[in-house]
Amino acid sequence: MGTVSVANKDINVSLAEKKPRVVFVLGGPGSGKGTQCANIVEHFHYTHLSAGDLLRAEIKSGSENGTMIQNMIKEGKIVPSEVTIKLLQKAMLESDNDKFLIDGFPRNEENRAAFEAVTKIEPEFVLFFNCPEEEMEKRLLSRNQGREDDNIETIRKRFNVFLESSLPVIEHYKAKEKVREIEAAKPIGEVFEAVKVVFTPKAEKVVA
Ligand SMILES: Nc1ncnc2c1ncn2[C@@H]1O[C@H](COP(=O)(O)OP(=O)(O)O)[C@@H](O)[C@H]1O
Ligand SMILES: Nc1ccn([C@@H]2O[C@H](COP(=O)(O)OP(=O)(O)O)[C@@H](O)[C@H]2O)c(=O)n1
Ligand SMILES: [Mg+2]
Repeated sequence: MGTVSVANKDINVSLAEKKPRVVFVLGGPGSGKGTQCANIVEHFHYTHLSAGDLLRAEIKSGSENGTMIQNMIKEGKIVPSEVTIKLLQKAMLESDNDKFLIDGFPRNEENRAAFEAVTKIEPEFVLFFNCPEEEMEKRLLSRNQGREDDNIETIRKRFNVFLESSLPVIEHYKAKEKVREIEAAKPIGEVFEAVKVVFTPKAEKVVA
């Protein structure tokens, strides 16, 4: 159960039985997805799955896909869905939790359509951190996590990929009224106040 060796079909059967509740967390590079996910985990007991973190762990593990993933990340390109979806499925199956924040996925239409087709999971909603490029650039250049893609050349490529490939995914979910948009160019605490409103059940919001 939940091991890497089980066939794909079995992974999907087990995942369907688990009926995970999923929130997609989207926004440009440096918009604060990871930072706010950490706050959400603490307050609302979700499990945080960052697609980028899972891909970076895959490189470190010495997997056969490692070199390909590393090259794609350095160029700011989006890794083929098959690879990322397998990592997300495995992480959801191995977790005891049934509530997940999927951060940085789906990043293009291929990601979105493949995840839907393979897992049959529809997100409860999509949390979208809207932030001006100028602010995101400033944050990424001072992130200091030693990431190979936090240099100005790759950052520009990531911004282009975001505009061309990721914004259409957000538009897709807007048309389904699933997007909860947050103004992200504010201090971390203020952004989290807006996030809390989204995650607090409606009945609790009317407490005087
Ligand atoms: N609201 C904010 N104001 C200022 N800096 C922020 C804010 N949110 C995050 N940061 C910082 O900006 C950088 C990018 O944040 P991160 O959460 O990693 O973004 P993302 O996952 O969307 O790329 C980090 O160094 C983080 O500490
Ligand atoms: N769904 C995804 C998510 C990330 N990635 C790759 O991983 C890189 C870093 O993603 P990330 O989510 O950690 O980056 P941030 O938005 O947090 O800065 C992306 O630029 C892509 O190269 C991907 O290929 N597919
Ligand atoms: Mg991140």
